[in-house]
Amino acid sequence: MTSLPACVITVSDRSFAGEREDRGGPIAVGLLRDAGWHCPDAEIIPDGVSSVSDALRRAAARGVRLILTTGGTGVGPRDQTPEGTRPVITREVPGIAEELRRSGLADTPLSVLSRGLAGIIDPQGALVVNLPGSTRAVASGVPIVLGVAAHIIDQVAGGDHS
Ligand SMILES: Nc1ncnc2c1ncn2[C@@H]1O[C@H](COP(=O)(O)OP(=O)(O)OP(=O)(O)O)[C@@H](O)[C@H]1O
Ligand SMILES: Nc1nc2c(c(=O)[nH]1)N[C@H]1C(S)=C(S)[C@@H](COP(=O)(O)O)O[C@H]1N2
Repeated sequence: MTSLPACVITVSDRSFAGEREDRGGPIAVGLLRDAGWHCPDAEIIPDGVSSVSDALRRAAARGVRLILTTGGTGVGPRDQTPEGTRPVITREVPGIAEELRRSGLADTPLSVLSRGLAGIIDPQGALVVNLPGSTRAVASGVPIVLGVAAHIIDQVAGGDHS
């Protein structure tokens, strides 16, 4: 069990506009809390490079050590979550994203369409993982992240390790 701060950022034009209930974000928040992480309700932001970059930078600046995004990883023109994540992470951890795509094949062959990234934001030592937007992807992806997150965060510099 950990008691570190985490957060969930739902990236969705439609949920941001109030046109579709965000169902993926609350699932991720619930799984994080069940595992002992301190996690506020999901923040909903619109798709877009600066929208995502700004939200990630804000979270890292306030000391969040595990940042999960959900949505905007596909190949649609508004799916820019990876482009917003790449300039913020200082070291990629590609194996996490690879495992999310591999394990997602049990849900759908479209799992390979997700371009999600995972990586570390230095010097704060925050781990960022992009999850797809679907509720199934969130429900199956968060446990995979939780299997490695505390270990990674313990290894990297930054934050308070108590
Ligand atoms: N926040 C969410 N809550 C519930 N389901 C979601 C969410 N985001 C995406 N999905 C589901 O995942 C599928 C694929 O998502 P897609 O990339 O098409 O996002 P989207 O529907 O274009 O979202 P938006 O237009 O708001 O960015 C959607 O058809 C929807 O069923
Ligand atoms: N585990 C899992 N991964 C998944 C899916 C899923 O249902 N389960 N959906 C896929 C689909 S349909 C798309 S389009 C991509 C990108 O989704 P996003 O744009 O909502 O991030 O994630 C894929 N990854």
